[in-house]
Amino acid sequence: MKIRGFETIKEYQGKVNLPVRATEAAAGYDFEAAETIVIPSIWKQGIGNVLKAALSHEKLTLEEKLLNQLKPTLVPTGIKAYMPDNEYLQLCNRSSNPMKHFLIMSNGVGVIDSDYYNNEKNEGHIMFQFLNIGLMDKTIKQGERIGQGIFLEFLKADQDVTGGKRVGGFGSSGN
Ligand SMILES: O=c1ccn([C@H]2C[C@H](O)[C@@H](COP(=O)(O)OP(=O)(O)OP(=O)(O)O)O2)c(=O)[nH]1
Ligand SMILES: [Mg+2]
Repeated sequence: MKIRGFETIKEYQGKVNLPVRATEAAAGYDFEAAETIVIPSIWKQGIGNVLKAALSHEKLTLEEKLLNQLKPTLVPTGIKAYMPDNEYLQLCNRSSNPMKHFLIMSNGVGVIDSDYYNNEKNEGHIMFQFLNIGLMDKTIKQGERIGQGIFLEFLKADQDVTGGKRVGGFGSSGN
């Protein structure tokens, strides 16, 4: 019987490992990067963008030119997760990521809702979003462990109201 677990996204069949817990008592399932990807240093990205904006001839204010220039990088995992509808999967950073690689999760923790699984937009593809606060760009290699996912239960309020069915992720339910 299926209760909660992981499956591979179609596009990544045969290319990624399902998450595993590193030790017998580990709470988190470790996720690997599905692709080799560069997380640019925010400082290099920032200074580069200030220079680009200063030198560009577009008729915009500097503020407009700089808007949306520092973006977190989405790291694909090639994994989707299914679970009962009173549970979610909490994505957390690895403790070693900031210390060794200056990588922080830009959203603090990630919340993977049960209705994200197999959604029509991206099949429920789980992504980690990172900012690199180090001075150098960081390359994450395919197969490198990037973060962990913990299954948790949540409670509902007496005044529980919902907006209906999920169609995607990352802002799909509106502003
Ligand atoms: O780090 C994350 C955070 C979220 N998600 C996916 C799963 C989650 O179910 C969906 C929506 O996340 P959330 O509700 O936190 O973001 P939102 O900005 O409110 O988007 P939406 O409007 O789609 O709910 O995006 C990830 O893959 N990684
Ligand atoms: Mg949401």
